[in-house]
Amino acid sequence: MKPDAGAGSSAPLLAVQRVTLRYVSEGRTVTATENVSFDIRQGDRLVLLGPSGCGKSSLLKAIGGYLWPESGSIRLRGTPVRAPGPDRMMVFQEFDQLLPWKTVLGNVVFALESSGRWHGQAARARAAQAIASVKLGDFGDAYPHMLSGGMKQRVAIARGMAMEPEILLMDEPFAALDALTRVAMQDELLQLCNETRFTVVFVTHSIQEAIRIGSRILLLSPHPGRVKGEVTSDGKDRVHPSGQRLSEIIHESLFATAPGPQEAV
Ligand SMILES: Nc1ncnc2c1ncn2[C@@H]1O[C@H](COP(=O)(O)OP(=O)(O)OP(=O)(O)O)[C@@H](O)[C@H]1O
Repeated sequence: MKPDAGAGSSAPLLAVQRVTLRYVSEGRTVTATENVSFDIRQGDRLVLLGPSGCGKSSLLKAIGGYLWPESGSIRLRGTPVRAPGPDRMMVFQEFDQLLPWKTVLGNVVFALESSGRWHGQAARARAAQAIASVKLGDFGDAYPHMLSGGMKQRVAIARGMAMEPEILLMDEPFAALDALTRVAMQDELLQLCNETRFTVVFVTHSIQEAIRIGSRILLLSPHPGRVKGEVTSDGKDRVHPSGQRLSEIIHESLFATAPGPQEAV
């Protein structure tokens, strides 16, 4: 992560402007998002929150460069996103993101060497450091099938971070974990974010997870996804002066027909 990115400057790291995403297949058109706009700054933990089918994953794929907007634009440091790149690493929900024939260390080294930015001993040292940072320092020689689902997710996060992306894109990365592991992983991610100040876009449909993980929470309407509002979070489901908890404000906004909070509360 480049330390100067966005910090102290007025230009956003990522600018999503009036993005409409559509899928067309066999004569059928599905609108995933409509006119969605938001900015991301260095160090933001932006959560995309909304009901199933509102286009959260599609937005993440578009930021990743895997899906092109039908209209609108996505710019990273002012440059249009047109393809995937090592500046935007994705972590998915699935546990099978790792190469099964490579060790934990080998998986991370492979990604680093494939990027062409690190080789040999430099790649190995960097990979070992990233693996240690997700508390898997003793598992560098283990193969993916020897790890739990949570451990595999940690390797995927370590691999993503080791690549030093501008933004880490996380698509419900903890959804398939049991409740206790999920909370532990959320804590770990937050600790890593505090240590490294990396920028995250995190997709979830859990209000509680959004409040814990996000510094900003973008609220999307049901299908097709439009921005209903945005709230800020300090990690706690705090009570607002209105007497409502943040989770209640979010819930009402997501499911109300009226526009949600446009100002950060
Ligand atoms: N490859 C695809 N082809 C056609 N339609 C798709 C495709 N992927 C997604 N869609 C449709 O686009 C809409 C948004 O899907 P998307 O997966 O982005 O939503 P989501 O908010 O991430 O949902 P969930 O929380 O259930 O994962 C849905 O109506 C979905 O059916």
